[in-house]
Order: sequence, then structure tokens, then C-alpha cells
Amino acid sequence: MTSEINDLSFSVVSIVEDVLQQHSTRSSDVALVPQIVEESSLRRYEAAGWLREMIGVSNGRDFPTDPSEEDFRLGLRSGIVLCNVLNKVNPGSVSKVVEAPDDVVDGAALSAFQYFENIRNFLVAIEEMGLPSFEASDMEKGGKSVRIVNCILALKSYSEWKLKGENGPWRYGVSMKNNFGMRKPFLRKNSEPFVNSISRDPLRDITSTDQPLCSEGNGDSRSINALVRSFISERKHDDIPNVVESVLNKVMEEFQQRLSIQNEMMKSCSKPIPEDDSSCETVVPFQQCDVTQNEEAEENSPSQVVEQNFQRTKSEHYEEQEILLKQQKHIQELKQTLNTTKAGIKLLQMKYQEDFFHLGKHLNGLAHAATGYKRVLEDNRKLYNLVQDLKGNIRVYCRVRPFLPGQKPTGLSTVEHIDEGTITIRLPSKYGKEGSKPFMFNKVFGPSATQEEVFSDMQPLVRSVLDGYNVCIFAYGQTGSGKTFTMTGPKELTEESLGVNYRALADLFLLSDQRKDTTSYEISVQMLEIYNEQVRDLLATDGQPKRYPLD
Ligand SMILES: Nc1ncnc2c1ncn2[C@@H]1O[C@H](COP(=O)(O)OP(=O)(O)OP(=O)(O)O)[C@@H](O)[C@H]1O
Repeated sequence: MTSEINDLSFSVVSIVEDVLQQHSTRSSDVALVPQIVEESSLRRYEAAGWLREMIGVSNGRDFPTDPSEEDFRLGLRSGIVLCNVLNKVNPGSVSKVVEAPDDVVDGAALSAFQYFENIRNFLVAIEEMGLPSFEASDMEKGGKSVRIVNCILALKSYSEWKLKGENGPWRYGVSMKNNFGMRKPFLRKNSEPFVNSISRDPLRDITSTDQPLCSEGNGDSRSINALVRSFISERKHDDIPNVVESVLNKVMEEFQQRLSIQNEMMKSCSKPIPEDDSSCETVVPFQQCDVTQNEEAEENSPSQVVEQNFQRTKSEHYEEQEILLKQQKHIQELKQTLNTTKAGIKLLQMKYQEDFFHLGKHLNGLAHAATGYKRVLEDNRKLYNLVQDLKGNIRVYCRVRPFLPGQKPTGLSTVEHIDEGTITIRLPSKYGKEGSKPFMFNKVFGPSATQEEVFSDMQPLVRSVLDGYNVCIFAYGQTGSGKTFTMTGPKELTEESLGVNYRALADLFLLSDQRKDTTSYEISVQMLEIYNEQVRDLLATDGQPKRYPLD
């Protein structure tokens, strides 16, 4: 990259060299001018002829046969001819040649970038091959074709040497003895044509170093000083102001020209850049081919880049700070939310603790109440059973069966009166003159008493059974008086006609179920028949009713 910049950068040495050449010619050897011009033209024709041979017809026309210096320069300005010829001599030297449209010959329609792209690549390849080079700026103005011609003729010589099979060491020495600055067989540096025209030893010492003779570096300053001192020592003092003026004018002219080119290139490069690879190449050459522009432009570019980088870094820093501030704000909000949630949870915990405390108190109260209730219940049972005892352990009830259908009163005895616990029977034949006698019972049920009324007086005894008391209920009476009806019910049972047994058992199961949480009851049933002083098991499943032995 450094070599590319050196090749294409602004060369003060070259300018000084050209001016001094002109003054040298003017002042010291004016008589030689026609001869030099003629020699220069012949060499240009030779170069043009060789180029025409090498490329043939290009873009619809041949390269001019005997071109003027202007035609010669314009024909090569695009760099297409030079690159193509170079690739023919040394294939692959220029990997990519930017071609002009078919109807364009002198490359004038090409952009500044395309122009420099081809010329730059050509000069780089020429440098690598060790051939005499020229400056890209030589294509921009008239009177600069000498070095271009030298370069082309050197390339021609190289081509011929290659065609001969590369026998022996190749040397470039064609018609140099009468040319400006071409007295040395092999020329590489841009300033060497002039450097070699000076015979002073100090200058030769300087040119023997590898430092490029460009506008930068101490070596360049020494080269310029040496050139100027060498020239001045050979000139009259009166010529010196003119020479200095010419040099300065030349430098200014070159500077302005480069500045305009630079502006043109910046315009073309400032267009939107597509993202394909070829376009990327257009940016790099622009930076590299920042030819002999003013130094300010070269210094501003990096500073602009640094400024841009600084601004970008600054904006990125601001963005990062903004993000950081946002994150801190979010963290603060999260912390606040966390604190609020913590406070809420604490409040809930306190509320729950308070509720649990009240619930515990309430449960304690309930437990106390339950204990009291149990005690009260127990007392109630005791009192209840005491009432049963007071009523009498043996209770006798009397039930009067109604007349059966078709049955008529016999007149022997009649129920005269039924009271709560008294039934008065009228039987005059037996009880004398008045003929009636009252009988006392715990309770007397008349003919209209229902099954439910009869059971209601026995139900408290069933409850005593579940409290641990032994209870016996039985019916007593003559045949057909209604014992079975009262204890079991009629043959066709309904809910209303159910007898004492059914109702007592239903009541037992109901109470047992109500007390299942506190008391577990086991209920079993036996059914026996006592007839003619014999007891039989009526629920026996082995066929015959079992006969119990009576001891
Ligand atoms: N309170 C009553 N209401 C209506 N009918 C009744 C009543 N009591 C008994 N009977 C009827 O009287 C008849 C005799 O009754 P039941 O068979 O119950 O007498 P019993 O005392 O059991 O006789 P036994 O000792 O011969 O077995 C039956 O037809 C019965 O339906």
C-alpha cells in the first residue's frame, strides 16, 4: 500500500525535475531543441506503432499511427490500452481491466475513478516488473508524454526479450543517449530521468538509496535540495529567480490540478455505494490513489475519520448511558415493586395471624360449648331416663279393638266410658246393680286410635335402649283381640298401618345413625315363637324351626 501511495502521490521532486529540465534546455542548450523534439516524436511514434501491433483494433479503431503528443496521451488516458498490452506481454499483470463503453475511444467518458483504477494497476505492475514508470498525473496534461513513451518502449524491449526466449540478462537501453534523463540503462524512480541527467556525485549518492523521491520524508527533502543545488551550481545567478518562479508556478499548477481531480473523485465516491464486491473495490483505490493531491486533503481524511469515529463512539457511549439509566430506572421500579409486595405479604401474614388467632379462640369456644353440650346432653339423658323410671318400669296400656266388619255387639259387656288412663266396662250380670266397673292403665287407646298414636307412647323406651337400658314390649290378650295387629300390623301393610315392631326398629336405626359420630351401635334381631310351652326360632335358616330346650 505504501508503494502504491508513493507511486501515485503528489511528487514535488517530479515537478522540480520537470521545471529544471525545461530551464536546463532553455538556458544551456537551446540549439538542441529541434533535434530533441524530433527525437521525442520518433520515440512516440515507435511506442504508438508497437502498441498498435500489440492490441490491433480496439474499440472500433486502431491506435493512431503517428500521434501527436495530445492524441498519444488521450489514447492512453483510460489505461485500457496500457493494461491490455501489459497483460499480453506479461499475462495476469493486471487482474481486472475496467473497459470503456464501445463508442468511447479516448476514455474521456470514463469516470475519474475508472481512469485511476486502470492507470494505477498498470503502474503497480510496471513497478513490480522493474520497468521505468511514470506518474498518473502525466496522463492529465500535455508535455508529459516523454516518461510515458519511455515506459512503453521499456515494456516493448522487455516483450522482445521475452519473445527471444529470455536469453541473457535483460537490459533496457534503446535510444537513450539522446533523451532527457535517459542516460542510465535502467530507470525505476519517477525522478530518475532527471536525476541521471546530472553528473554530480552527491546526487548519485542520494539516488543510490532506496528511499522514494516523493513529497514526504527527509530523504525527499534531501533529494530536492541536492537537485536544486546541483542545478544552481551550474547556472548563472540571474537565471535563479526565474527558475524558482517556474518551480513555484509549477507546484501551484500541479496542486490546483490535483485538487480539482480530488474534488471530482470525492463527488463520484460520495454516491451511495452498493454492497457488491466490485463496488467495494472502488472505495479502496480512491483512498489509495489519493495521488498528488494537496497534503491538507491527505491529512484531513484521517482526521475526519478519527472525528467520525470519535463522534460515533460518543453517540454509542451516550446510547449505552441511556440504556444504563433505563436499566437502573427499571431496577429501581422493580425494587419498589418488590418492597411493595414484601409489605403486602407482611400485611397478609399479620392479617392471617390475626384471623388464625380469632379462629383459634372461636374453636376453643366451640370446644368448650361442645364439652358443655355433651355434659348437658348426658344430663338430659339421665333426666330423661329418670323420667322413664318415674313413669314406671312396667307400663300397661289398653287398646280396644273396633268391631270387625259384620260383627255385632253381643250385649254381654260394653265399653261404657274411656278416659286418659281409665276404661269403664258395663257388665250388669257380673258387677251388680250398677253393672259397670272402671279399670286403670297407664293409658287406654280407644277403637279409633291409630298405630302411630299407640307407638308414640312406646318410643321413649326405644331411646332408653340406646342409652343402655333393657326394655321389653309385648302384647297380651285373648285370641282375635288384635295383638298381632298392634305389634306388627295387618296383612296388607302400609306406612300408616305399620305396627310397633317396625316402628321401633326404624327408630333404633334412625337414632343409631344420628349418633354415629359419637357412638357405635351393634343391632341384632331374633324372632322366637312360644307356643304350648315350646320356644321355636322363627328365623332359623336350616329348614325346620329350631326348638330351644327349656331348662
Ligand atoms: N285395632 C284394630 N282395628 C281394626 N281391626 C283390628 C284391630 N285389632 C284387630 N283387628 C282385626 O281383628 C282380627 C284379629 O286380630 P288379631 O289377629 O290381631 O288378633 P290376635 O289377638 O292376634 O289373635 P290370635 O291370638 O288368635 O293370634 C284381625 O282380622 C285384625 O285385622
